[in-house]
Amino acid sequence: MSKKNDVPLPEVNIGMVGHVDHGKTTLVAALSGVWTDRHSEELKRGISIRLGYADTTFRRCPEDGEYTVERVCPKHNVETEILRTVSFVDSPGHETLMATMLSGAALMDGAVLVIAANEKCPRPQTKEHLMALNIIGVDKIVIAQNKIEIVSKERVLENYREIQEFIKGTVAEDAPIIPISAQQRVNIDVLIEAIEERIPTPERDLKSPPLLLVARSFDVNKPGTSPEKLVGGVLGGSLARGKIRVGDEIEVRPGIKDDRGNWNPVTSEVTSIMASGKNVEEATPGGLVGISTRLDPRLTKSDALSGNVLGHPDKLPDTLMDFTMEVKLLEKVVGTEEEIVVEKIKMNEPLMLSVGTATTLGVVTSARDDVIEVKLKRPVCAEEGWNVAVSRRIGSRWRLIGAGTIK
Ligand SMILES: Nc1nc2c(ncn2[C@@H]2O[C@H](COP(=O)(O)OP(=O)(O)OP(=O)(O)O)[C@@H](O)[C@H]2O)c(=O)[nH]1
Repeated sequence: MSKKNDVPLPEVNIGMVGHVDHGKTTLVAALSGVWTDRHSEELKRGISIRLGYADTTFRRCPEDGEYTVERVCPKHNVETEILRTVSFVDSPGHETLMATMLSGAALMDGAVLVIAANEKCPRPQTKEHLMALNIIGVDKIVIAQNKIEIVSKERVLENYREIQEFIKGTVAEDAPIIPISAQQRVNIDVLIEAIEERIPTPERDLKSPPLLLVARSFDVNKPGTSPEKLVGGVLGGSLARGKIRVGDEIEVRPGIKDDRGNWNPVTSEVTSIMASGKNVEEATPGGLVGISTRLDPRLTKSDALSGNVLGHPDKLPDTLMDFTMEVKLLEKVVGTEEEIVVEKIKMNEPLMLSVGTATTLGVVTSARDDVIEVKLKRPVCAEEGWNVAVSRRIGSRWRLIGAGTIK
């Protein structure tokens, strides 16, 4: 695995999506050497719960042009050439964790849809994750057909045809399907090649004021640290545009709720920036960064500020307590085994809305055809034109039912 000190910083965020247990985390580990989600609760339940992040540098052997993540080609014993560094956003595949997946999707420039060959395709979250990518506007997709070493060749081919059938007419229609074994590291070179071809680094807007979508927030102090030694709150996320520098004054919106129920932005200063395990002076779009601030760490602990946006004071989008959106409903609910028809959105109906990395509950205050007004329980900071993933409570779960655009 490549060492981190002399490789470029990540320039693109690649999502790892798909049904639970199909091998997303194992594939991120095969590509980066990092197990993204092995903290106690996840180990106990055996599934990913939070978003995981890991970086890796794609390289090529100068002798045979083979793609690799190794610094030295094991076959030719020569130093490999650096192509680019990418950040993986590893999403949880369990059906109860769609809100987390959607918040991760807001950061993705492209995605690898992992589909296990030993199960019939499509499984419910294979469909729901692909639909989510479509709604959020992620259309650069590579399919990894995983676990091929535990099934017969016939089954690999049959499953391959199931995948081809499934992606017809979807946003992944032209996506390459790469048979792999994440666990045995089979065909990883071909997968990297497909990612390199399929998921280019997008053009970045570096001139506009910065807008960082906050996906995690932390109190990094050990319990019992004395007040004078406390380190300020840390916010993790990815820049959608612009640059953030150490020393910048920043604002975080919507911020926090006061005793009277009003939401107030919080302001602070950037004290340091971590990207790819390194301290940097400046963060740019592409890759996940950790922004250390002078904020009271109690405000940032346990992801309390995830779903906020961070930028320069007075240069962020408005905080919205309600908004109007144009909604396109799906025909059927895709995230369940049994696909039921999606009924029209009704007045007073509660909806779960995913906007950027934020998840909020909205109550419908007006429903005219495809134009829906919602009043939010918790405000979001967003702009006209942003995509909204709309979910409805069906049985005991929130299910994706449509795509909205803020008007
Ligand atoms: N045989 C085989 N098992 C695999 C392969 N890839 C992953 N697995 C196994 O499949 C199980 C699930 O793998 P994970 O990587 O945790 O799956 P995941 O998609 O990240 O799961 P969630 O994040 O919880 O949705 C683990 O027991 C892995 O060891 C593979 O290529 N072959």
